[in-house]
Amino acid sequence: MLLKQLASKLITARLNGEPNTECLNLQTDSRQVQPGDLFICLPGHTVDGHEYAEKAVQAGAVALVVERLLDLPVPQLLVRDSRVAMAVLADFFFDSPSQKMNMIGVTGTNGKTTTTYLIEKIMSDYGQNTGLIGTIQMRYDGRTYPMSGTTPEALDLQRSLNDMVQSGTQCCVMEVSSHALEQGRVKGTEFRTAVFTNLTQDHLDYHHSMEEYRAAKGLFFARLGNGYAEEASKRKFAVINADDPAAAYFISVTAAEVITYGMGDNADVRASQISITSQGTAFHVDTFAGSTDISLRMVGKFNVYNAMAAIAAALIEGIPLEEIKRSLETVPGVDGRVEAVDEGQSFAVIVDYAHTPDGLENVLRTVKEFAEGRVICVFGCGGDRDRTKRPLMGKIAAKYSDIVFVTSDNPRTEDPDLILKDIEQGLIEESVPADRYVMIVDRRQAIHEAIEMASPADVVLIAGKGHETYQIIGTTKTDFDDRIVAKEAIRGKSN
Ligand SMILES: CC(=O)N[C@H]1[C@@H](OP(=O)(O)OP(=O)(O)OC[C@H]2O[C@@H](n3ccc(=O)[nH]c3=O)[C@H](O)[C@@H]2O)O[C@H](CO)[C@@H](O)[C@@H]1O[C@H](C)C(=O)N[C@@H](C)C(=O)N[C@H](CCC(=O)O)C(=O)O
Ligand SMILES: Nc1ncnc2c1ncn2[C@@H]1O[C@H](COP(=O)(O)OP(=O)(O)OP(=O)(O)O)[C@@H](O)[C@H]1O
Ligand SMILES: N[C@H](CCC[C@H](N)C(=O)O)C(=O)O
Ligand SMILES: [Mg+2]
Repeated sequence: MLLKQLASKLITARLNGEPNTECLNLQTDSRQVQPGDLFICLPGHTVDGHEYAEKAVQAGAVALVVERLLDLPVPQLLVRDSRVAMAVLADFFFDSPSQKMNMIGVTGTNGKTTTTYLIEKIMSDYGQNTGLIGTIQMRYDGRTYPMSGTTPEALDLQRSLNDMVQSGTQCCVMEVSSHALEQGRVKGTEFRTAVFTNLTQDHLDYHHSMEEYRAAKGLFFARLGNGYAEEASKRKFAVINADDPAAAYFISVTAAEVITYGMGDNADVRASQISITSQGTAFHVDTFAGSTDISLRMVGKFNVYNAMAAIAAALIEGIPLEEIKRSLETVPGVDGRVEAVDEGQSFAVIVDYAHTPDGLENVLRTVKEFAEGRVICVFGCGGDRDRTKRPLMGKIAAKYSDIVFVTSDNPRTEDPDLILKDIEQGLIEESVPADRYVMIVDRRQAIHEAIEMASPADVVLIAGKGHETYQIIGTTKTDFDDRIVAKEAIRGKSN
């Protein structure tokens, strides 16, 4: 594609240099540049991409997108905001792939991965070639790709969406994180449906306050578009959890048609008669398209919310409620979400991805509901992330568990001992006696000791890492899987 064609997408951009420069591809990382690439200089959080432009040119970049002109011998497209430019140019370069698929996005503090899995299952059972993008993986057309985060950068996203289109994908369901919204990673992506799960504390290191965090999520609904467009395929839908205090805000900022779900009488999709066992969760659901009873193989009241969100998104697609029910009832669960580790032992071991105060409270409440013995909780908090959630999670663990093992969960570049101490603050505030909690920096040792002390009918909950297969200490990532370590510990248990 010619540089002038790309430039034409940005009315205020100034093109310095040869307009007919042929750009073979777009790139934001100098280390990945191939001859013929257009290199986009992003001012990052740690380094400034403009500093790497020279390296990019040496590697064969034929033109640059910049926020300030550089003294380099290649054409440059001067823009106000290169992140925004990247999103716009990537959408254009890859021929607006999101407009060729039915895009369903899910945002919220907790439940995004779970909800996207449920929607993917319903859509594909109904015969739609469906792609999925989120925390655990990206998958479509029978292929899976690992993910380094939840929502890809705009350039990677548009490239992947284009590949989905090329391989015949009709529907794409993806997680949209608040970081992604704040950084414009989904700018240029046209969604048909935006789903909101819930808003509780997380990421205050990045968003500073709950208001800012809510505003970041609000961008998704504000940018969604017209819910009442003449052409049916252009109509936009906002699926909102009516039981969440932030619901009114999201409803107020969107021009899309709103469909609510919740336990209250006024929700468009309403669940009632909920019964939870250690094997699953049953509920009755009333919707604008009929009523039915559903038995999930997934445990926890919060999964009723995730299921309702998926039901609403699927009803928008015109999928009959009975088909939705059939799909939901066959979902075995999501990798690392309330996942039982079963080596035939006399006590339960559950691995879960709860890494926020609300997530931990939800999963502990659920566990407590069916635990016949004690609840033993092993958890930690990520380093270089929201510090203020640590004592809150300590309090919650103390409140709902009989024994707490405080340990490491990706300490990253922070001192692991200090992270544990931040968590301990919450246990101290909750006046937990010293014999009811143990602080062990080494996660493997913590899991081994928790399982060693388990008696028949106890439940050991190992929270925070779920599907993760690594532990990040400093900047080194080493193999670590809670499920494998738990199995090891069960097999080696002395009693
Ligand atoms: C805070 C944040 O979101 N940071 C993201 C951001 O990094 P950054 O701004 O620090 O980038 P940088 O390292 O300063 O680099 C700036 C530019 O210089 C370029 N560069 C850099 C070095 C070099 O040699 N050559 C070069 O060209 C880089 O390619 C980049 O274009 O851009 C990077 C490249 O796309 C991302 O990998 C990185 O995510 C980091 C790793 C991250 O941890 N992000 C988390 C917080 C995140 O986004 N999480 C959410 C999930 C949250 C949830 O689940 O709720 C997510 O959606 O993943
Ligand atoms: N609807 C919900 N409400 C509250 N907690 C939930 C909900 N769904 C799941 N959880 C809890 O949160 C954890 C994470 O769930 P899930 O991975 O689906 O969320 P996510 O929003 O994708 O998280 P992330 O932001 O890390 O990608 C689960 O392991 C469970 O403990
Ligand atoms: N998406 C979340 C994942 C947290 C998982 C936990 N294991 C950690 O590393 O803190 C985040 O980036 O905050
Ligand atoms: Mg997720």
